[in-house]
This record gives sequence, structure tokens and C-alpha cells, in this order.
Amino acid sequence: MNSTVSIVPELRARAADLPYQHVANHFIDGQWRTAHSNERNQVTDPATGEVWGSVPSGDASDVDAAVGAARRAFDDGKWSGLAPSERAQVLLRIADEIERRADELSLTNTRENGSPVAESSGAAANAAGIFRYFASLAPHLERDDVRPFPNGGPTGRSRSIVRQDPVGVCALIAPWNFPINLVVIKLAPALLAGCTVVIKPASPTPLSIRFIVEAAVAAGVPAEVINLITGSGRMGDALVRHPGIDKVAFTGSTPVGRKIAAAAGELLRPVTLELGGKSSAIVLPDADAATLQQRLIRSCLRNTGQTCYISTRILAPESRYDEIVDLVTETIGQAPLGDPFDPNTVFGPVANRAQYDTVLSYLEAGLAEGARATTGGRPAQLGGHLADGFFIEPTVFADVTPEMRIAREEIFGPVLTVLRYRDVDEAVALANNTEFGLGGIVFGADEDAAQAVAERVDSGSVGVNFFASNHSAPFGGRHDSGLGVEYGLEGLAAYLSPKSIHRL
Ligand SMILES: NC(=O)c1ccc[n+]([C@@H]2O[C@H](COP(=O)([O-])OP(=O)(O)OC[C@H]3O[C@@H](n4cnc5c(N)ncnc54)[C@H](O)[C@@H]3O)[C@@H](O)[C@H]2O)c1
Repeated sequence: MNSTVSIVPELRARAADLPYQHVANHFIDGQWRTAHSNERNQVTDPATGEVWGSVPSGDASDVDAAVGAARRAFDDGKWSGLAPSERAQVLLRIADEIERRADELSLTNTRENGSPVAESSGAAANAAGIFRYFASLAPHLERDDVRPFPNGGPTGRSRSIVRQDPVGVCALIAPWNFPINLVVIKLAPALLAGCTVVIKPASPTPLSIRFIVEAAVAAGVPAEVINLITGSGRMGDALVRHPGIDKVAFTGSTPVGRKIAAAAGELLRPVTLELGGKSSAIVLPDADAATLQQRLIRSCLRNTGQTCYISTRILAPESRYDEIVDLVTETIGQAPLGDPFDPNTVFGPVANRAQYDTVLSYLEAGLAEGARATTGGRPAQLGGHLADGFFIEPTVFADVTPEMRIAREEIFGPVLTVLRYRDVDEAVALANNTEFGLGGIVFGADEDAAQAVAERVDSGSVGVNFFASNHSAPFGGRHDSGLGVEYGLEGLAAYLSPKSIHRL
């Protein structure tokens, strides 16, 4: 038995020994509390199919209690009344606390959504980095921003003092694919701004975020400032519509994002919506094959294809189509699929049963539409303890045409499509022929020429020969991929309410 295989049972045993698995209540008003109803949602290990925990399935009464606590905590000013630099000190301590508990975080993440440990072990460092980055923005909130009136106003020296108030009580709603970081990217700026929050993780992944809540309280955030409730979309809807909520920050699917936008429109409540995507990797005629091969999985199928911005449509020039299909097929076909606790695993299970069924339905649709599976195309039959896991063979579809569903719709699983183009104008047109506008990547040996193509892609972020989110650069989607941005100063602004005080 080699060393990486023998570590799997050890990591699984460590994950099974962690606290929380059955101590699963809401966190409201500074206490872990039982829920209003007795209903619970099960938490399933997607690699084994084993049910290993359960959390309350909250209802409107739990929402009311959590929002009430967050409202009182906001109004008492214990947090919002601190200087931004004082709040930033707490954020730095949260980052330290997260790093101290990195192992627990990553093991829980892997057990609840099947992210390979190689992926989830980066989650703690990334979360800590986000807290540190936002802490570094405190000086932007402390400077008095004085703006003169044009022509001096009534006195000739009249001016406005622009202050940045916290927006208030925020609902932070997250999906299951990155259950830690998609909360942290909301929580860190909300806390720096002085807001209080109610967090609602996705039903399949309610556990790893508890470590972040504990880390924040241990670091000195007054406990009532952060409230955590678990439940279904129905509870999420009650949260969004609660009169005590001042802002909604949501990451999830486009259909749910539309519902939230409609509710927020009725209530005239600000929202940030980070939604679905169907991004393209444009492989330019001069692209370097080795670079494409090296970056392919991270850029196009990260986290077993369950990442919003990845470029799952590969656009290959006619002249190199067969070569690119072969390269992609070989790279995807050879990447290890297996137990996500194995550090060698590149592709783990799909994160839950519902998503597994969705991805399989797309495999059927692709074959029925006439695409050619050059690798994969079926559920994967793994034996032993993985026999009941939600594994799907990583799949590459060639001979894909733009009107096929697999070329247009977000699949959110380990499935790539390869389309052909005749010239760069057609590649850009194909990349932009989608209702989404989230990510994208351009592979090309001449980086300036590749950037010129990237500038023509109609989406919120595009990479040149690589793609990664950068804490200091805004990230968000255009069109059906969302409203507003996270990360950067722009992401902080989403939790602020500017106020102008005019002085003679
Ligand atoms: N743009 C981004 O930054 C980004 C990042 C990650 C994932 N995503 C998207 O997330 C989706 C996958 O996640 P998912 O299946 O968990 O999404 P989802 O929309 O089904 O659920 C997301 C969250 O919203 C809650 N919810 C469901 N109905 C609700 C309602 N009516 N009101 C309020 N909350 C409600 C869910 O319980 C969950 O917590 C994909 O479409 C993916 O592209 C986007």
C-alpha cells in the first residue's frame, strides 16, 4: 500500500472524530440553540453515501429570532460603534484563529461536499487571506472624505463630508460548492463595515461554516453580531423577506437569484447576487499546448466542475481541433478520480444526490443531441467504501455545436464541451453567445494579443492563460450571472451606506 492510500483511512477517522457532527443547533444571540421545529436535514458524505450528521431545518420563527438578535446587536452599537481600525484588529485575529483550525475546516468541508482535500486544504488559507485583506481596507473607512461644492457653494467654502455608515443587518446566503469561502467573502467586508449578520448555508453543507462562526467569536466579535441558521430554500425566502433585513448577499443559482431580486425589488432592499455561469476557454491558434494542459483542470473543471466561473466550453480553432480534443481527453481521462480524502485525488464525487442526477441528465442530453464522448460519459462504478458515492466519470464531449443544451446550460459537474471556430471573431461571438457573463479564459502565446481578445469577452472577469480570483479585484457577473460584485474595495462598498453631511 502506498503512503497516500494509507493516509485516507486516517483522514477519514480524523474527520469522523471532529466535534459538531451531531451538536448541530442554530447559533442565535450568542448561543447554540435548539430550533423551533423538530425537523432536521441530514448531512451526507457524497463519497460514501453515509449520513453522518443532521442539522435543524429552520422555519420562519428561527428566522425571526436570528434577525431580531442581529437587529438588537446592530442597534446597540457595540460593534458598529467601534472604530474601523478596531474592527480590523478583530478581523486579523479571526484570520489567525482560522489558520489554527485549518485542519478541522478542511476535513469537514471534504466530508460534507466531497471537495478533494487538495482543494479544501486551501480553503482555510484563502478564508484567512480574505479577512486579512479586508482588515487592510480599514483606513479607507477612517479618512474624512471632504468634497467642496462646485463654485464654493453659498459661502464659497461650503463642503460635504462623506461618511460610510454600515448598511445594517445583512442576510448572507450561500450555496454548497464552496461552503466556507462563499460565506467568508460576504462576512469579512460586512464585519469590517460594522454590519451584523444572519448566515444561511446551503442545506447539504451546513457544518464547516460553524468553525468560522466560532473563530469570529473567539477572536472578539460580540457573539450576537453573527447568527447562523440552517434550513431549506423556504427558510431562505423567509429570511430575504424579513422586515428586519437591510441587505441581502446571495450566491447561488440564477433561478433563485431572480426570485430574490424580485423580493428585494418589492421591498426596495439592496442585493448582491453572484449567480450561475457558462464561461468559455478560447484557445487561440498560437496557444501553447503545455500551458493549456497544465492549467486545464484548474481553469475548466476546478472542484469536480462545481465552480461558478470555470470555462467548461473550450473553443478550439478548426486547424487544431483534433489536437485539442486529444489533449483535453487525455488530461481529463488520466486525472485520478476517487476518495476525496486521498491527497492524489483530482476529481471527487459530485457534492450531493440532486446534483448527481442533474449531471447524469446532461450526459444523456449530450449523447442524444449527437455530441461524442471522447472520455467518460457515465456514472463511475467505484468499489469498496465508495460504492454508494455520487461519482461520475469526468467527461469530454467533442463535436459539440452551439445550440446543444450542453453548450448553453450550466451543468455544474465534471463535463467539458469542445466546440470549433473558424476565426477569432467567431470565437469571441461564440463566447458571448450566452445569457451568462461570469468568467472566461484566453489561452495564447502572445499575451498582449490574448488580452486584446479577453477585453472583447462580455463577462465580469477573464483570465489570460490562467484564472484565479484576486481578493483585491472585483468579482461579479454580468447579465444572468448576477448583480454587483464581491472582493476589492467595490465588494466592501456593498456593505456601506454613504451619507453626506453638508457644511457651510
Ligand atoms: N457567481 C458566483 O460567485 C457563484 C459561486 C458559486 C456558486 N454559484 C452558483 O450556485 C449554484 C449552485 O449552488 P446551489 O445549487 O446551492 O444554488 P441554489 O440557488 O439552489 O441555493 C443557494 C442557496 O439559496 C438558498 N435558497 C434556495 N431558494 C431560496 C429562496 N427562494 N430564497 C432565499 N434563499 C434560497 C439555498 O437553500 C442555498 O442556501 C450554481 O448555479 C453556481 O453557478 C455562483
